Amino acid sequence: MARQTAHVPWNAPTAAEPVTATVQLPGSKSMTARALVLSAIGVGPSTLARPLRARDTEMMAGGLRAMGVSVSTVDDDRWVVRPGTLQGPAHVDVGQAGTVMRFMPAIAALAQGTVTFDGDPSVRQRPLRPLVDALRSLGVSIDTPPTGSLPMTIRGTGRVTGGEVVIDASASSQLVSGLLLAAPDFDRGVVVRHDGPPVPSAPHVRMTVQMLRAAGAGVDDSVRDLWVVEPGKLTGRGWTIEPDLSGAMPFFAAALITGGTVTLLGWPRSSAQPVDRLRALLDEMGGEVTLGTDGLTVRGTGVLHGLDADLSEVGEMTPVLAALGALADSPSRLRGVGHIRGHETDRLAALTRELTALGAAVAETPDSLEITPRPLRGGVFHTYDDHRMAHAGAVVGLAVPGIELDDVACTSKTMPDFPALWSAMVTGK
Ligand SMILES: O=C(O)C1=C[C@@H](OP(=O)(O)O)[C@@H](O)[C@H](O)C1
Ligand SMILES: C=C(OP(=O)(O)O)C(=O)O
Repeated sequence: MARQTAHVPWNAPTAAEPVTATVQLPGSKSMTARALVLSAIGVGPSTLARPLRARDTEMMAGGLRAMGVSVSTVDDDRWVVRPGTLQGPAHVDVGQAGTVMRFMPAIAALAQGTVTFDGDPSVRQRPLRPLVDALRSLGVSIDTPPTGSLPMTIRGTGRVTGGEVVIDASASSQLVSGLLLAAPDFDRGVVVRHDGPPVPSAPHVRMTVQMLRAAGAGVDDSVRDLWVVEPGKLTGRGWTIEPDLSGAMPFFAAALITGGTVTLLGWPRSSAQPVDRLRALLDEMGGEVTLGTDGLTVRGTGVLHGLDADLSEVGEMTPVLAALGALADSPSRLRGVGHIRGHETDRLAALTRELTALGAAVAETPDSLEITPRPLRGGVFHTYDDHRMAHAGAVVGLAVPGIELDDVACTSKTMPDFPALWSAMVTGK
Protein backbone atom coordinates (compact mmCIF):
# COMPACT_ATOMS: atom_id res chain seq x y z
CA MET A 1 0.00 0.00 0.00
CA ALA A 2 1.39 3.42 -0.89
CA ARG A 3 2.31 5.89 1.82
CA GLN A 4 -0.80 7.72 2.95
CA THR A 5 0.75 10.96 4.15
CA ALA A 6 1.13 13.95 1.85
CA HIS A 7 4.55 15.13 0.79
CA VAL A 8 5.69 18.10 2.86
CA PRO A 9 8.26 20.56 1.46
CA TRP A 10 10.58 21.97 4.13
CA ASN A 11 13.15 24.76 4.32
CA ALA A 12 16.20 23.34 6.04
CA PRO A 13 17.38 25.73 8.78
CA THR A 14 20.87 27.18 8.48
CA ALA A 15 23.04 27.36 11.59
CA ALA A 16 24.02 30.93 12.41
CA GLU A 17 26.43 29.79 15.13
CA PRO A 18 27.92 26.58 16.55
CA VAL A 19 25.20 24.12 17.49
CA THR A 20 25.40 23.26 21.17
CA ALA A 21 22.63 20.91 22.15
CA THR A 22 21.59 18.00 24.30
CA VAL A 23 19.15 15.80 22.44
CA GLN A 24 16.81 13.01 23.44
CA LEU A 25 16.19 10.87 20.36
CA PRO A 26 13.88 7.92 19.66
CA GLY A 27 14.78 4.29 20.27
CA SER A 28 16.62 2.08 17.81
CA LYS A 29 14.54 0.86 14.89
CA SER A 30 16.60 -2.30 14.64
CA MET A 31 16.36 -3.17 18.33
CA THR A 32 12.63 -2.39 18.46
CA ALA A 33 11.99 -4.61 15.42
CA ARG A 34 13.94 -7.54 16.87
CA ALA A 35 12.44 -7.16 20.33
CA LEU A 36 8.92 -7.26 18.83
CA VAL A 37 9.61 -10.42 16.82
CA LEU A 38 11.42 -12.27 19.61
CA SER A 39 8.71 -11.32 22.10
CA ALA A 40 6.03 -12.64 19.73
CA ILE A 41 7.52 -16.15 19.80
CA GLY A 42 8.45 -16.12 23.50
CA VAL A 43 6.64 -17.76 26.35
CA GLY A 44 4.78 -15.20 28.43
CA PRO A 45 4.58 -11.43 28.07
CA SER A 46 7.46 -9.13 27.21
CA THR A 47 7.89 -5.40 27.54
CA LEU A 48 9.82 -2.92 25.41
CA ALA A 49 11.05 0.14 27.32
CA ARG A 50 11.52 3.30 25.23
CA PRO A 51 10.74 1.61 21.88
CA LEU A 52 10.75 3.48 18.59
CA ARG A 53 7.29 4.62 17.57
CA ALA A 54 7.59 5.25 13.86
CA ARG A 55 6.13 3.92 10.64
CA ASP A 56 8.51 0.94 10.38
CA THR A 57 7.90 -0.32 13.90
CA GLU A 58 4.15 0.36 13.76
CA MET A 59 4.09 -1.83 10.64
CA MET A 60 5.91 -4.59 12.51
CA ALA A 61 3.48 -4.37 15.42
CA GLY A 62 0.54 -4.35 12.98
CA GLY A 63 1.78 -7.45 11.17
CA LEU A 64 2.18 -9.37 14.40
CA ARG A 65 -1.27 -8.30 15.58
CA ALA A 66 -2.76 -9.52 12.30
CA MET A 67 -1.33 -12.97 13.07
CA GLY A 68 -2.79 -13.12 16.57
CA VAL A 69 -0.13 -11.53 18.78
CA SER A 70 -1.29 -8.91 21.27
CA VAL A 71 0.92 -5.82 20.97
CA SER A 72 -0.10 -2.90 23.14
CA THR A 73 1.51 0.36 22.07
CA VAL A 74 -0.69 2.77 24.02
CA ASP A 75 2.10 3.73 26.39
CA ASP A 76 4.87 5.53 24.45
CA ASP A 77 7.54 4.36 26.88
CA ARG A 78 6.44 0.79 27.45
CA TRP A 79 5.00 -1.53 24.83
CA VAL A 80 3.65 -4.88 25.98
CA VAL A 81 3.70 -8.00 23.80
CA ARG A 82 1.60 -11.05 24.69
CA PRO A 83 2.23 -13.98 22.35
CA GLY A 84 -0.78 -15.82 20.90
CA THR A 85 -1.21 -18.75 18.54
CA LEU A 86 0.11 -17.51 15.20
CA GLN A 87 -2.59 -17.82 12.56
CA GLY A 88 -3.93 -16.67 9.21
CA PRO A 89 -5.70 -15.47 7.27
CA ALA A 90 -3.70 -12.34 7.85
CA HIS A 91 -2.19 -9.50 5.83
CA VAL A 92 1.15 -7.84 6.58
CA ASP A 93 1.62 -4.35 5.15
CA VAL A 94 5.37 -3.86 5.26
CA GLY A 95 5.13 -0.20 4.21
CA GLN A 96 8.69 0.68 3.25
CA ALA A 97 10.37 -1.38 5.96
CA GLY A 98 13.07 -3.85 4.96
CA THR A 99 12.97 -5.18 8.51
CA VAL A 100 9.27 -6.04 8.28
CA MET A 101 9.57 -7.50 4.78
CA ARG A 102 12.48 -9.74 5.83
CA PHE A 103 11.81 -10.52 9.51
CA MET A 104 8.15 -11.45 9.20
CA PRO A 105 8.07 -14.16 6.49
CA ALA A 106 9.64 -16.83 8.71
CA ILE A 107 7.19 -15.86 11.47
CA ALA A 108 4.32 -16.17 8.97
CA ALA A 109 5.61 -19.62 8.02
CA LEU A 110 5.06 -20.62 11.66
CA ALA A 111 1.43 -19.50 11.50
CA GLN A 112 -1.44 -21.82 10.70
CA GLY A 113 -3.10 -20.36 7.59
CA THR A 114 -2.43 -17.97 4.77
CA VAL A 115 -0.50 -14.75 5.29
CA THR A 116 -0.21 -12.20 2.48
CA PHE A 117 2.49 -9.52 2.27
CA ASP A 118 2.70 -6.27 0.32
CA GLY A 119 4.04 -2.77 0.80
CA ASP A 120 4.86 0.55 -0.83
CA PRO A 121 5.74 0.37 -4.56
CA SER A 122 9.45 0.97 -3.77
CA VAL A 123 9.71 -2.05 -1.47
CA ARG A 124 8.71 -4.37 -4.32
CA GLN A 125 12.05 -3.46 -5.93
CA ARG A 126 14.13 -4.44 -2.88
CA PRO A 127 15.94 -7.81 -2.63
CA LEU A 128 13.84 -10.59 -1.10
CA ARG A 129 14.30 -13.59 -3.35
CA PRO A 130 17.21 -15.24 -1.44
CA LEU A 131 15.02 -15.40 1.67
CA VAL A 132 12.04 -16.73 -0.29
CA ASP A 133 14.24 -19.43 -1.83
CA ALA A 134 15.76 -20.28 1.55
CA LEU A 135 12.34 -20.68 3.16
CA ARG A 136 11.13 -22.74 0.20
CA SER A 137 14.14 -25.03 0.63
CA LEU A 138 13.04 -25.47 4.25
CA GLY A 139 9.66 -26.67 2.98
CA VAL A 140 7.62 -23.45 3.28
CA SER A 141 4.96 -22.88 0.60
CA ILE A 142 5.32 -19.36 -0.85
CA ASP A 143 3.79 -17.66 -3.90
CA THR A 144 5.56 -14.64 -5.37
CA PRO A 145 5.88 -13.04 -8.81
CA PRO A 146 8.74 -14.58 -10.89
CA THR A 147 11.07 -11.92 -9.42
CA GLY A 148 10.70 -13.48 -5.97
CA SER A 149 9.58 -10.14 -4.52
CA LEU A 150 6.36 -8.74 -3.06
CA PRO A 151 3.43 -9.22 -3.26
CA MET A 152 3.78 -12.59 -1.57
CA THR A 153 1.57 -15.26 -0.04
CA ILE A 154 2.84 -17.68 2.58
CA ARG A 155 0.79 -20.78 3.36
CA GLY A 156 1.79 -21.61 6.91
CA THR A 157 1.09 -25.02 8.40
CA GLY A 158 1.74 -24.03 12.00
CA ARG A 159 5.26 -25.43 11.98
CA VAL A 160 8.56 -25.27 10.12
CA THR A 161 10.86 -28.27 10.20
CA GLY A 162 14.00 -26.16 9.79
CA GLY A 163 17.47 -27.59 9.24
CA GLU A 164 20.28 -26.56 6.92
CA VAL A 165 19.98 -23.79 4.39
CA VAL A 166 22.37 -21.94 2.08
CA ILE A 167 21.68 -18.31 1.23
CA ASP A 168 23.41 -15.51 -0.66
CA ALA A 169 22.87 -12.60 1.72
CA SER A 170 25.22 -10.16 -0.04
CA ALA A 171 22.27 -7.91 -0.92
CA SER A 172 21.17 -7.42 2.70
CA SER A 173 22.12 -8.68 6.14
CA GLN A 174 18.39 -8.73 6.95
CA LEU A 175 18.07 -11.88 4.83
CA VAL A 176 20.15 -13.72 7.44
CA SER A 177 18.54 -12.02 10.44
CA GLY A 178 15.09 -12.92 9.12
CA LEU A 179 15.94 -16.62 9.19
CA LEU A 180 17.70 -16.57 12.56
CA LEU A 181 15.07 -14.62 14.51
CA ALA A 182 12.29 -17.18 14.01
CA ALA A 183 14.54 -20.26 14.09
CA PRO A 184 14.18 -21.18 17.80
CA ASP A 185 10.58 -22.09 16.91
CA PHE A 186 11.59 -24.33 13.97
CA ASP A 187 11.43 -28.04 14.94
CA ARG A 188 15.14 -28.52 14.22
CA GLY A 189 16.31 -24.93 14.58
CA VAL A 190 18.40 -23.73 11.66
CA VAL A 191 21.91 -23.87 10.23
CA VAL A 192 22.37 -20.91 7.87
CA ARG A 193 25.39 -20.78 5.59
CA HIS A 194 26.06 -17.68 3.52
CA ASP A 195 27.56 -18.32 0.08
CA GLY A 196 28.40 -15.27 -2.02
CA PRO A 197 30.07 -11.86 -1.85
CA PRO A 198 30.41 -10.50 1.72
CA VAL A 199 27.30 -9.93 3.84
CA PRO A 200 26.97 -6.20 4.56
CA SER A 201 25.99 -4.61 7.89
CA ALA A 202 27.76 -7.16 10.12
CA PRO A 203 26.87 -5.24 13.32
CA HIS A 204 23.18 -5.82 12.56
CA VAL A 205 23.70 -9.58 12.35
CA ARG A 206 25.62 -9.42 15.63
CA MET A 207 22.68 -7.55 17.16
CA THR A 208 20.40 -10.38 16.00
CA VAL A 209 22.64 -12.99 17.64
CA GLN A 210 23.00 -10.95 20.83
CA MET A 211 19.25 -10.43 21.21
CA LEU A 212 18.45 -14.07 20.40
CA ARG A 213 20.85 -15.14 23.18
CA ALA A 214 19.34 -12.59 25.57
CA ALA A 215 15.94 -14.18 24.92
CA GLY A 216 17.33 -17.60 25.77
CA ALA A 217 18.26 -19.04 22.36
CA GLY A 218 21.33 -21.17 21.78
CA VAL A 219 23.28 -19.55 18.92
CA ASP A 220 26.68 -20.43 17.51
CA ASP A 221 28.23 -17.78 15.26
CA SER A 222 31.85 -18.78 15.81
CA VAL A 223 32.46 -19.69 12.17
CA ARG A 224 32.43 -16.90 9.58
CA ASP A 225 29.32 -16.91 7.37
CA LEU A 226 27.72 -19.74 9.38
CA TRP A 227 25.04 -19.38 12.03
CA VAL A 228 23.46 -22.17 14.06
CA VAL A 229 20.31 -21.56 16.10
CA GLU A 230 19.14 -24.37 18.39
CA PRO A 231 15.43 -25.11 18.68
CA GLY A 232 13.95 -24.12 22.02
CA LYS A 233 11.44 -21.91 23.74
CA LEU A 234 12.33 -18.26 24.22
CA THR A 235 11.40 -16.52 27.44
CA GLY A 236 9.38 -13.35 27.65
CA ARG A 237 11.50 -10.55 29.11
CA GLY A 238 11.93 -6.81 29.48
CA TRP A 239 13.84 -5.18 26.63
CA THR A 240 15.42 -1.77 27.06
CA ILE A 241 15.74 -0.12 23.68
CA GLU A 242 18.81 2.06 23.12
CA PRO A 243 18.60 5.39 21.28
CA ASP A 244 19.03 4.92 17.51
CA LEU A 245 22.64 5.53 16.49
CA SER A 246 21.91 5.89 12.77
CA GLY A 247 19.06 8.27 13.52
CA ALA A 248 21.49 10.30 15.64
CA MET A 249 23.94 10.69 12.75
CA PRO A 250 22.58 13.96 11.33
CA PHE A 251 22.49 15.46 14.83
CA PHE A 252 26.13 14.51 15.41
CA ALA A 253 26.98 15.84 11.96
CA ALA A 254 25.66 19.23 13.09
CA ALA A 255 28.40 19.36 15.74
CA LEU A 256 31.09 18.65 13.15
CA ILE A 257 29.84 21.15 10.60
CA THR A 258 29.35 24.05 12.98
CA GLY A 259 32.20 23.38 15.41
CA GLY A 260 29.63 22.78 18.15
CA THR A 261 28.83 20.03 20.64
CA VAL A 262 25.90 17.61 20.54
CA THR A 263 25.16 15.17 23.35
CA LEU A 264 22.78 12.27 22.85
CA LEU A 265 21.11 11.49 26.17
CA GLY A 266 20.50 7.97 27.44
CA TRP A 267 23.37 6.26 25.66
CA PRO A 268 24.24 3.00 27.43
CA ARG A 269 27.72 2.04 28.67
CA SER A 270 27.64 -1.03 26.50
CA SER A 271 25.79 -0.91 23.20
CA ALA A 272 24.52 -3.34 20.59
CA GLN A 273 25.10 -0.65 17.92
CA PRO A 274 28.41 0.12 16.14
CA VAL A 275 29.45 3.10 18.26
CA ASP A 276 33.16 2.30 17.96
CA ARG A 277 32.87 2.47 14.20
CA LEU A 278 31.07 5.81 14.48
CA ARG A 279 33.85 7.11 16.74
CA ALA A 280 36.56 6.08 14.26
CA LEU A 281 34.73 7.64 11.29
CA LEU A 282 33.97 10.97 12.95
CA ASP A 283 37.46 11.05 14.40
CA GLU A 284 38.93 10.77 10.91
CA MET A 285 36.76 13.69 9.82
CA GLY A 286 38.03 15.86 12.66
CA GLY A 287 35.39 15.29 15.35
CA GLU A 288 35.73 13.98 18.89
CA VAL A 289 33.39 11.35 20.29
CA THR A 290 33.25 10.75 24.04
CA LEU A 291 31.02 8.64 26.25
CA GLY A 292 30.19 10.27 29.58
CA THR A 293 27.64 9.81 32.33
CA ASP A 294 25.22 12.13 30.54
CA GLY A 295 25.44 10.36 27.18
CA LEU A 296 27.34 10.17 23.93
CA THR A 297 28.92 13.47 22.94
CA VAL A 298 30.26 14.57 19.58
CA ARG A 299 32.34 17.73 19.44
CA GLY A 300 33.34 19.54 16.29
CA THR A 301 36.88 20.89 16.41
CA GLY A 302 36.43 23.51 13.73
CA VAL A 303 37.91 21.37 10.96
CA LEU A 304 36.02 18.96 8.73
CA HIS A 305 38.20 16.60 6.73
CA GLY A 306 37.18 14.24 3.95
CA LEU A 307 36.77 10.55 4.69
CA ASP A 308 38.23 7.54 2.90
CA ALA A 309 36.49 4.53 4.39
CA ASP A 310 34.88 1.18 3.72
CA LEU A 311 31.32 1.66 4.98
CA SER A 312 30.03 -1.84 4.20
CA GLU A 313 29.37 -2.48 7.90
CA VAL A 314 27.50 0.78 8.40
CA GLY A 315 25.95 1.42 5.00
CA GLU A 316 22.93 3.23 6.41
CA MET A 317 25.28 6.01 7.63
CA THR A 318 26.39 6.77 4.05
CA PRO A 319 23.91 9.56 3.20
CA VAL A 320 24.90 11.73 6.18
CA LEU A 321 28.60 10.98 5.72
CA ALA A 322 28.27 11.95 2.04
CA ALA A 323 26.67 15.25 3.05
CA LEU A 324 29.58 15.87 5.43
CA GLY A 325 31.98 14.91 2.66
CA ALA A 326 30.51 17.55 0.37
CA LEU A 327 31.26 20.20 3.01
CA ALA A 328 34.73 18.97 3.97
CA ASP A 329 38.14 20.50 3.25
CA SER A 330 39.35 17.52 1.19
CA PRO A 331 37.85 14.79 -1.04
CA SER A 332 36.08 11.68 0.28
CA ARG A 333 35.80 8.11 -0.90
CA LEU A 334 32.92 6.17 0.62
CA ARG A 335 33.55 2.56 -0.36
CA GLY A 336 31.96 -0.88 -0.08
CA VAL A 337 28.36 0.26 -0.25
CA GLY A 338 26.98 -1.22 -3.48
CA HIS A 339 24.17 -2.80 -1.45
CA ILE A 340 22.65 0.59 -0.56
CA ARG A 341 21.48 0.84 -4.16
CA GLY A 342 18.82 -1.58 -2.86
CA HIS A 343 17.77 0.51 0.13
CA GLU A 344 14.70 2.79 0.20
CA THR A 345 16.04 4.24 -3.05
CA ASP A 346 19.29 3.76 -4.97
CA ARG A 347 21.18 5.88 -2.47
CA LEU A 348 24.40 6.13 -4.48
CA ALA A 349 22.53 7.46 -7.52
CA ALA A 350 20.34 9.77 -5.43
CA LEU A 351 23.27 11.25 -3.48
CA THR A 352 25.24 11.77 -6.67
CA ARG A 353 22.34 13.56 -8.33
CA GLU A 354 21.43 15.79 -5.41
CA LEU A 355 24.94 16.80 -4.28
CA THR A 356 25.99 17.42 -7.89
CA ALA A 357 22.95 19.65 -8.42
CA LEU A 358 24.09 21.78 -5.47
CA GLY A 359 27.58 22.20 -6.93
CA ALA A 360 29.70 19.32 -5.55
CA ALA A 361 31.74 17.08 -7.84
CA VAL A 362 30.53 13.53 -7.22
CA ALA A 363 31.55 10.40 -9.10
CA GLU A 364 29.67 7.17 -8.65
CA THR A 365 31.14 3.68 -9.07
CA PRO A 366 29.09 0.48 -8.70
CA ASP A 367 29.84 0.41 -4.98
CA SER A 368 31.27 3.77 -3.95
CA LEU A 369 31.02 7.53 -4.06
CA GLU A 370 33.91 9.89 -4.70
CA ILE A 371 33.12 13.37 -3.51
CA THR A 372 35.18 16.45 -4.24
CA PRO A 373 33.92 19.43 -2.28
CA ARG A 374 33.21 22.67 -4.14
CA PRO A 375 31.31 25.77 -3.01
CA LEU A 376 27.64 24.71 -2.72
CA ARG A 377 24.53 26.71 -3.56
CA GLY A 378 20.95 26.50 -2.33
CA GLY A 379 18.24 24.65 -4.21
CA VAL A 380 15.71 21.85 -3.97
CA PHE A 381 17.09 18.66 -2.42
CA HIS A 382 15.00 15.68 -3.52
CA THR A 383 14.47 13.01 -0.88
CA TYR A 384 13.17 10.09 -3.01
CA ASP A 385 10.84 9.06 -0.16
CA ASP A 386 13.99 8.11 1.77
CA HIS A 387 14.37 9.26 5.37
CA ARG A 388 18.16 9.18 5.22
CA MET A 389 18.21 11.33 2.06
CA ALA A 390 16.17 13.85 4.06
CA HIS A 391 18.77 13.68 6.84
CA ALA A 392 21.52 14.33 4.28
CA GLY A 393 19.66 17.35 2.89
CA ALA A 394 19.10 18.79 6.36
CA VAL A 395 22.82 18.44 7.13
CA VAL A 396 23.82 20.32 3.96
CA GLY A 397 21.25 22.97 4.83
CA LEU A 398 23.03 23.77 8.08
CA ALA A 399 25.92 25.23 6.10
CA VAL A 400 24.23 26.25 2.84
CA PRO A 401 21.37 28.78 2.90
CA GLY A 402 18.33 28.09 0.73
CA ILE A 403 18.17 24.29 0.80
CA GLU A 404 14.58 23.12 0.40
CA LEU A 405 13.71 19.45 0.89
CA ASP A 406 10.92 18.45 -1.50
CA ASP A 407 9.49 16.20 1.21
CA VAL A 408 10.41 15.95 4.87
CA ALA A 409 7.45 13.69 5.73
CA CYS A 410 9.46 10.66 4.63
CA THR A 411 11.38 10.94 7.92
CA SER A 412 8.31 9.41 9.58
CA LYS A 413 9.75 6.02 8.61
CA THR A 414 12.07 6.15 11.60
CA MET A 415 11.63 9.53 13.30
CA PRO A 416 8.25 11.23 12.94
CA ASP A 417 9.44 14.21 15.01
CA PHE A 418 12.55 14.83 12.92
CA PRO A 419 11.60 18.33 11.67
CA ALA A 420 10.74 19.55 15.18
CA LEU A 421 13.74 17.92 16.85
CA TRP A 422 16.04 19.28 14.15
CA SER A 423 14.72 22.83 14.30
CA ALA A 424 14.89 22.80 18.10
CA MET A 425 18.52 21.71 17.95
CA VAL A 426 19.50 24.33 15.40
CA THR A 427 17.61 27.27 16.88
CA GLY A 428 17.98 26.24 20.52
CA LYS A 429 14.21 26.64 21.02
O1 LIG B 1 18.76 -5.55 10.54
C1 LIG B 1 18.52 -4.34 10.58
O2 LIG B 1 17.85 -3.83 11.49
C2 LIG B 1 19.10 -3.47 9.54
C3 LIG B 1 20.11 -3.93 8.73
C4 LIG B 1 20.73 -3.12 7.66
O3 LIG B 1 20.18 -3.58 6.43
P1 LIG B 1 21.09 -3.98 5.15
O4 LIG B 1 21.97 -5.10 5.55
O5 LIG B 1 20.07 -4.32 4.11
O6 LIG B 1 21.87 -2.75 4.81
C5 LIG B 1 20.44 -1.64 7.83
O7 LIG B 1 20.87 -0.92 6.70
C6 LIG B 1 18.97 -1.42 8.10
O8 LIG B 1 18.68 -0.07 8.21
C7 LIG B 1 18.56 -2.10 9.39
C1 LIG C 1 18.00 0.63 4.93
C2 LIG C 1 17.17 1.11 5.87
O1 LIG C 1 15.98 0.60 6.21
P1 LIG C 1 15.27 -0.83 6.03
O2 LIG C 1 15.07 -1.36 7.42
O3 LIG C 1 13.98 -0.52 5.36
O4 LIG C 1 16.18 -1.70 5.22
C3 LIG C 1 17.53 2.31 6.65
O5 LIG C 1 16.82 2.59 7.63
O6 LIG C 1 18.51 3.00 6.31
